[in-house]
Amino acid sequence: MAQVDGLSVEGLVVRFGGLTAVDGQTLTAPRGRITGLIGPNGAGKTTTFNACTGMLRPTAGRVSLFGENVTSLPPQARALRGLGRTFQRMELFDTLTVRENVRMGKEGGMAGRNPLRHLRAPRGQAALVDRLADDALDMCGIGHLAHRRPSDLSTGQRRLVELARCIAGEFTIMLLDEPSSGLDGEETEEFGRILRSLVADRGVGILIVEHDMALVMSTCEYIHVLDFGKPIFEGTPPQVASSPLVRAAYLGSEASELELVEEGA
Ligand SMILES: Nc1ncnc2c1ncn2[C@@H]1O[C@H](COP(=O)(O)OP(=O)(O)OP(=O)(O)O)[C@@H](O)[C@H]1O
Repeated sequence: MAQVDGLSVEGLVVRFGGLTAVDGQTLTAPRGRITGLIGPNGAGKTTTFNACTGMLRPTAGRVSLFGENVTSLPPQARALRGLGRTFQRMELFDTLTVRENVRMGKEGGMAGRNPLRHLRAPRGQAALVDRLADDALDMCGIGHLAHRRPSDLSTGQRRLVELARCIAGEFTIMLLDEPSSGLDGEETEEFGRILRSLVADRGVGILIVEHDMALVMSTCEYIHVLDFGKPIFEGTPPQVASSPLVRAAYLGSEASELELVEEGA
C-alpha cells in the first residue's frame, strides 16, 4: 500500500476468545477528508477504533500513522504522533469548568508522564494552552459556556465540549465515535458544519463512526462498511446508499434510515 498521509489500517483482525470482532479490516483516513466507518450494532466499529488508538492490541494486521508502523506503540505515543479521539460515552470531568476540560486536550499530551507537569504547566505553555482552548471553544460556538460545568449543559453542548477538547489537542487525525448520539436534527446539522470547517480550515483528517445516516451521507467523502466484523463495502455516499449489500446488512435495523437518505438525495 502506498504511504498514506494519515491513518492506515491493513488486514486488521481482533479476536476476543472465540469471537472474531474484526476480521480483515483495511481502511485509510487521510488528512483533508472525512471518512466514515459504518455498520449495524456489534459490527466491530469501536473495536477498530480501539485498535487504531492502541487501547487494544490486534490479533493480526498493521496500523500506520503517516507511513510509520505504530501497531505496537501505546496510546500516548500515537497521540504524540497526531492521533486523537472522542468516545461513544462522553468522558468529561464535571468537577472542572468547560474551559478546563478543553484545556486538557493539549495539556495532557504536553505533560506526558511527568506528574509535576500535570499539577502546574510552565507559564509560556499555559498561555499556549489557553489560546488553543479558546480557539477550539470558538470554533465549536461554545465560547459563552467556558465557565460553566459540563453537568449543567445539554447533551448537544457536552458533545461540542468533547469535540473542542479534541480540537485543542491539535491532532492531525481525529477519530470520533458516535459524536452525534443524543443530538437533535438541528444540533446534528451544526455538528456536521463544524466538522467540515475543521477539515477545510485546518486540513485535519477525520474518521467517524456514526449511526446517523444523514450526518454520514452529508459529511463523509468516503465510507467503509463493516458487518459482523467483515468489511463488506466501501465507496462514496451515493455508492453506499445504493449498494444492495449494504442494504441487506442493515435490513431489520437501520434500513429505513438508508432509504430516507436515498429518497432525500
Ligand atoms: N472487550 C470485549 N470482550 C469481548 N467481546 C467484545 C469486547 N468488546 C467488544 N466485543 C464484542 O465484539 C463485537 C464488536 O463490538 P463493537 O463494540 O466493536 O461493535 P460496534 O460496531 O462498535 O457496535 P455499536 O454500533 O453497537 O457500538 C460485539 O459482538 C461485541 O460484543
